[in-house]
Amino acid sequence: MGLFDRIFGKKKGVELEGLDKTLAKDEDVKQSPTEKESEPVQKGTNFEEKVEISENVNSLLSEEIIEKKYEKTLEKTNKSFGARFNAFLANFRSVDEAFFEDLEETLIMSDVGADLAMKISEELRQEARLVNAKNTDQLRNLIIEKLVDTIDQENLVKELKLKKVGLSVILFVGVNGAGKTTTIGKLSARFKAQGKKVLLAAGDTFRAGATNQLVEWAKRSGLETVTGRDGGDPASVVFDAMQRAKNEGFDVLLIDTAGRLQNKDNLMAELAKIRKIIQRELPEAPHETLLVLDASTGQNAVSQAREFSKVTPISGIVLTKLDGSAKGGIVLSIIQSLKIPIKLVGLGEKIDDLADFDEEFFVRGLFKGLV
Ligand SMILES: Nc1nc2c(ncn2[C@@H]2O[C@H](COP(=O)(O)OP(=O)(O)OP(=O)(O)O)[C@@H](O)[C@H]2O)c(=O)[nH]1
Repeated sequence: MGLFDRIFGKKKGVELEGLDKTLAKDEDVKQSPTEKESEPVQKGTNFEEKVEISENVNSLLSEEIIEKKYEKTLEKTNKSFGARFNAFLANFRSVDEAFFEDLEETLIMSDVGADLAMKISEELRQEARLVNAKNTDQLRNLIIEKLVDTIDQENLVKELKLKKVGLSVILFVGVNGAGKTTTIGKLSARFKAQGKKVLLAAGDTFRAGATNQLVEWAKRSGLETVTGRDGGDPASVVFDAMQRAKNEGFDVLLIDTAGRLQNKDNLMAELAKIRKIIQRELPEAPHETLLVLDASTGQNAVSQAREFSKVTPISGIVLTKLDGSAKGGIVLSIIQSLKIPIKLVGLGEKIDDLADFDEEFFVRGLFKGLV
């Protein structure tokens, strides 16, 4: 069963419960768990069977607030995609070649990527022939169903693979400014709230100020950071951090790195050295290598992912800055073209603005008013 059917049931084209839920007031969305006195809600997943993982708290926030955050975050994408899609459909009465060409263009403009746009319009061309579709209304829902189904990550492990007992190591990679440090700050706060003993490593010794920024985030959650000097060898910071994490019984070590993609050879050598040190200290680590991508860069994020995959193995993607961007369509492109799961999404700059990637919330936010 495709994602569309799993979310909306078999009744295609019917206005579905929950889609027109009014957004909570901004203040509600912004309230912290302590203000709301709400407990983090645990999602009903069966991932324990798939991966070795400790109990998962989706976020510092309740599920209801996260759903609202998704909706708010995707407002811009929803508006621009909806307007473009409706304008496209209004342009055509009959289903002809121009219809399919325009569909492809509309999808490309919506950041879903050229390959996927071509694939969808080609499949639709064939299906339209099969059902002998004459007017565009007959195809409207089929297009949306196809788009929704591409967001399916069912065959990918999208939960973080953390050990139930013993040290888990998470390595963060990504270009400068993508949001690595911020994501580490947010995720470490979540782990702390789960009762884990968390250590950070400031492996970005390249950018002056990067270490301080990480230390500041750590302080906010009462956590410690292993640091080196600016311009020093990041591998030695990682070695110190691994030693300390092992000797002092930490549960999770999160390692920040520099993101010099423009100097690929250096980056490759640096990341290889960091991995070697991590593995020498703990052979099965890193348990996750998360690539942080800035959603607002659109298709550029996909190229970055391709480049980074050549430099180091990637186990998951963190897609930041979905809020405020109209380029949410990039999610479809990432899932389809990279086959790397999106594990986390950044929904703002605050400490609790990080959530597990939830396909259903994403779909409901992106296609609000269109299904
Ligand atoms: N709106 C929004 N801003 C974000 C998000 N994640 C990060 N940012 C902002 O993006 C900017 C860059 O984030 P950093 O965490 O410093 O990025 P970085 O990848 O660590 O960059 P370097 O340290 O230069 O390698 C900061 O101003 C963050 O506040 C997000 O999900 N939403």
